[in-house]
Amino acid sequence: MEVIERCAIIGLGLIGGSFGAALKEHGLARHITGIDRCEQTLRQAMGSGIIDGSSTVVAGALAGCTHIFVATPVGSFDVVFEQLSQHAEASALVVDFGSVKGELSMRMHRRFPQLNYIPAHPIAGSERSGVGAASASLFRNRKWIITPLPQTPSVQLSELRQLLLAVGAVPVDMDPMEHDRVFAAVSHLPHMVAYGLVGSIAAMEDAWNLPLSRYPGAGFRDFTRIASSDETMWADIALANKAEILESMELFRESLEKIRQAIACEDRSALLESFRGAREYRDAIVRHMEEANA
Ligand SMILES: NC(=O)c1ccc[n+]([C@@H]2O[C@H](COP(=O)([O-])OP(=O)(O)OC[C@H]3O[C@@H](n4cnc5c(N)ncnc54)[C@H](O)[C@@H]3O)[C@@H](O)[C@H]2O)c1
Ligand SMILES: O=C(O)C(=O)C[C@]1(C(=O)O)C=C[C@@H](O)C=C1
Repeated sequence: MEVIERCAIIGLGLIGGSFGAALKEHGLARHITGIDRCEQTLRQAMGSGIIDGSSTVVAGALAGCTHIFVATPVGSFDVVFEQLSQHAEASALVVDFGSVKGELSMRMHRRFPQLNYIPAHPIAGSERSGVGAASASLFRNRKWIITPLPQTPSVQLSELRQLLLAVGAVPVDMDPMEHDRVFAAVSHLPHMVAYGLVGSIAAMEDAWNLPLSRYPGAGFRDFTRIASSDETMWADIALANKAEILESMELFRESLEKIRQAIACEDRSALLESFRGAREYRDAIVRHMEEANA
């Protein structure tokens, strides 16, 4: 993999900061310009050696950048891509790391066809946000989905795959619409359910006038970890992948209703069947994840 002489990362939070740190750790980029609207974030990223230069605005910050990585919340893409269309060099490769692709990435392409744009999505992260949570090893052994657009030159695609492999990730190609359906189910729905569950417990605490928050154990903590995730990022995802998330929520509602009915009817065998099916499915998924990480 040829070293990138000069690149820019827009959005120096958990994902942008981790990517910058990974580029540095593996010696993949000589000069990284960090662009973020938050000055404190840029100071922190400079202090940690993640970036070599910084700017709070895109204008004037992209000279000589052959690669531009966009790691801001998906709700900012229209504004950020508009700025890129005005200030990126014509040959620069633009890659976004947003959690939604599908219609969103097609809209970016339709609106800004002059950009050499490849949509991508790292399947790595955490409930923490901000550059303080960044880690050079975040992407190690993690899938990194690429959803090429029909006109994406194959030479640029293979260059991106090489780069992702070099930061330790596992690049996987996927159709953009399929991406949004898959991640609505396995990532976006769990976040909506975790937020909804915690919200409902807070409401029960009020309604029942009982100190519920004093008693949770590890089960609550494991299940709700992701309800501590950044609300801007998740509100943006919910709206950008609205149709797929609504459909997955409807199927979830039906599944929960089946369990509710079995409890109401004291149908023990229906409960056992539901719980066994879920346990076996989850165990197989976790086994598969552990094998992939071994
Ligand atoms: N957190 C995860 O688990 C995860 C995983 C995979 C992909 N993603 C995607 O990566 C992107 C970033 O997520 P994150 O967790 O790093 O978020 P974050 O909140 O940690 O960081 C976002 C950064 O973008 C900056 N920013 C916001 N709007 C901006 C704008 N218009 N111009 C310049 N800077 C701006 C913020 O100041 C912040 O520093 C999102 O699109 C998200 O969907 C997140
Ligand atoms: O580990 C977490 O906390 C995450 O939420 C990471 C997670 C996920 O759902 O797995 C969240 C959103 C991303 O787009 C990719 C990864």
